[in-house]
Amino acid sequence: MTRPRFNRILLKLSGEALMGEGQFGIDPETTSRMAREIAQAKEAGHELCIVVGGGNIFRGLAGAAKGFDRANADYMGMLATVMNALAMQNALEKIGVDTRVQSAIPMASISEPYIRRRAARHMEKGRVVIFAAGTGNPYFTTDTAAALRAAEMGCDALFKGTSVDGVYDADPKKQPDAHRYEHIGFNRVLADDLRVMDASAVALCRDNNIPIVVFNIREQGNLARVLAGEGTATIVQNEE
Ligand SMILES: Nc1ncnc2c1ncn2[C@@H]1O[C@H](COP(=O)(O)OP(=O)(O)OP(=O)(O)O)[C@@H](O)[C@H]1O
Ligand SMILES: O=c1ccn([C@@H]2O[C@H](COP(=O)(O)O)[C@@H](O)[C@H]2O)c(=O)[nH]1
Repeated sequence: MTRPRFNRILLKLSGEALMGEGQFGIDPETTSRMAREIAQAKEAGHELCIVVGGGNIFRGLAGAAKGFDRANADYMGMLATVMNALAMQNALEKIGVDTRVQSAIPMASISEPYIRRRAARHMEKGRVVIFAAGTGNPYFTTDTAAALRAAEMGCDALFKGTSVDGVYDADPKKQPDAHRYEHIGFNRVLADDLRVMDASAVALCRDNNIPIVVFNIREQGNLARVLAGEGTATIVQNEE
């Protein structure tokens, strides 16, 4: 089975990938490299919107484990994604890509509030819309925000750019001999509890028939390759 070409895509950018080789925060060189890859994808004719994660700065679950109130910690995590969104906007605009940041938590001085129809209009005008602050609700992750925005924006697919090159039958960082799937059904991912993405995101994509392409964004040039249907990735979709 080959991978189809997807025109309008939602790119979920891992917060952790923005660290580059570091252990925390935002690496400007890595952010610029990703911006160049996004610009290249636009030049190739794809329409893109982006959801950025926050794992390079703060994750709610980790905060809760250290004693923070869970909902408060999640809000802190969402604020982390706003920083990443602004960093990505800066990198994209530096190379001439028109962008808008829309935040699910209104922050009038630095971004637009999330307004679906307005985001759609930006996309029609060729702008890259960067969705910040996840869903705006605690107890969720940016994977679910990505699935939600992909559905709202009528995207053909959700591309999850992360630090592994696909979906495995076990976490490859814990089990080095895990097997990578080329294609896998949504229901199998859920039934086998494969945690490359959270279950709510997978279920939302399944119910709205939005394929998920999981690929390694840390590898230079990979976004272009997977968009062209090449390179290493896993496609998660409804089985025929
Ligand atoms: N079955 C699996 N197949 C592939 N990866 C898996 C699997 N189970 C767990 N993982 C882990 O899922 C991780 C990717 O998801 P994770 O939610 O941690 O990051 P992200 O969403 O890309 O980043 P961030 O939270 O920083 O935005 C991988 O690093 C991998 O170790
Ligand atoms: O809808 C959402 C999205 C995110 N959060 C919090 O933000 C952090 C960072 O997001 P990642 O998806 O882990 O990169 C997440 O750990 C949550 O604490 C949220 O509460 N709601």
